[in-house]
Amino acid sequence: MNTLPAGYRTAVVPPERLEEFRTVDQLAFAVSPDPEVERLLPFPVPLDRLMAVEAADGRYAAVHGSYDLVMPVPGGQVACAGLTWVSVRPDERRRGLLRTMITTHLERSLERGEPVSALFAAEAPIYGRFGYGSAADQVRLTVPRGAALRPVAGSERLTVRLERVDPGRHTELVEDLYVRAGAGRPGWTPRATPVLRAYTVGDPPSRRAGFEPLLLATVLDGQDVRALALFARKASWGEDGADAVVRVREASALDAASTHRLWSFLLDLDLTATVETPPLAVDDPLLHLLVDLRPTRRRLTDNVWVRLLDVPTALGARRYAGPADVVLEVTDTLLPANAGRWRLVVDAAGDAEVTRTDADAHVRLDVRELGALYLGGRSATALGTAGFVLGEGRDLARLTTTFASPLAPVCPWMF
Ligand SMILES: CC(=O)SCCNC(=O)CCNC(=O)[C@H](O)C(C)(C)COP(=O)(O)OP(=O)(O)OC[C@H]1O[C@@H](n2cnc3c(N)ncnc32)[C@H](O)[C@@H]1OP(=O)(O)O
Repeated sequence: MNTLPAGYRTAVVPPERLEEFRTVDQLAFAVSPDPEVERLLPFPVPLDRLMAVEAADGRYAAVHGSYDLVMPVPGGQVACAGLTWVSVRPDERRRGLLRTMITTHLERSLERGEPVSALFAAEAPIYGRFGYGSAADQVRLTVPRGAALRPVAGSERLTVRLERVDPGRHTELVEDLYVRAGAGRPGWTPRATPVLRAYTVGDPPSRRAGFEPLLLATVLDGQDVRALALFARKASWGEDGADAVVRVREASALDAASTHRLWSFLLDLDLTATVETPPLAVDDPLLHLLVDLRPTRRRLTDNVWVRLLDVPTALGARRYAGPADVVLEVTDTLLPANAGRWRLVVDAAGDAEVTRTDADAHVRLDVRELGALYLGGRSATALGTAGFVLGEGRDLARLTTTFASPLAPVCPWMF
């Protein structure tokens, strides 16, 4: 759908216009150009995945791009276009530029064979209208220093090593542990390129906001790294003494004992008062380890939003919990090929076959709700009580069970 003003057009972005692309983004997000940051952290989006809207006079009025991601889904993984850098110049807002860019993004992603798109929403109300569903929540904790953890066997014999982050030595270690720590968790998407991995450990001084240079804590079983955290402290002295903040950028652990050891270390650093966690899944082990959650501040927000671009391929890319035979009637105003009735047959192993059908629908829902359910972190019954998934209670309950994931989805880094 083209909703552009007269004379505007969609255009690919040649390398020589990257600076102009970045300028639109800086204007939209109120970000200052910073040559030092740009030197340390090169532009992360593949150039052949950038698009712009050119105004009638040829300058860029709006831009977007996408990452080439592989997103873990229950029991599998799926090629995923990670929509990003969506920016419309403030003087070009609300003239339909985003709507056209989304149409372009959906079409190009499908042409590349990506059955799913995902994003982090700068503002929550924007993307539902385009069929993106809020598929996961995240929680950030602010934990008082010294908060007690329930004991976990084997934790005490593990050791902790602390050092400054050295991107040359640590980037791949951090990514490797991140991927292994998230095994079995939907949404836990690998940083697909060296540049994205550089962002994980990147630490430009101008972005530190008073915090010390980034530190790496590794939890070791002998020489074997079992857990790690990237974090920094901001020293501060209040009326009652030292009250530094510990800000944890990333925490990955391979098992319960190393999780316990890692957080025991982070929660008891001298001269600190509070510890801020990175975005955690709503069932993260730290929430179970803390003896008393009440003094911990918890901030729950939406995490990743998912859009099914090719419904049968996307539904066939994941596994399901238990056998099912259910007919879904889907609406999709932007991608009509998804609309209509689909029969989802799940065998005893959890593998699905998805075919067109004329049979009566058990459940009726928009592609937005299907995207919300896709990672296994939402309940069809709950969405039904809110009026967004329609069907008999027993059919919604069956769909809820079939789509459920044992671990709550989350993507702990923002793309
Ligand atoms: C995945 C990411 O990259 S998220 C980053 C998004 N970017 C930003 O937040 C940067 C600052 N903001 C902007 O660049 C722009 O205002 C955008 C991208 C949010 C919106 O672009 P626009 O060109 O103004 O959107 P457009 O005119 O196509 O609007 C499409 C619809 O979305 C609605 N809409 C757009 N922005 C918002 C918003 N922030 N909140 C609620 N609704 C919105 C419009 O009202 C319109 O609604 P309609 O379908 O009922 O008519």
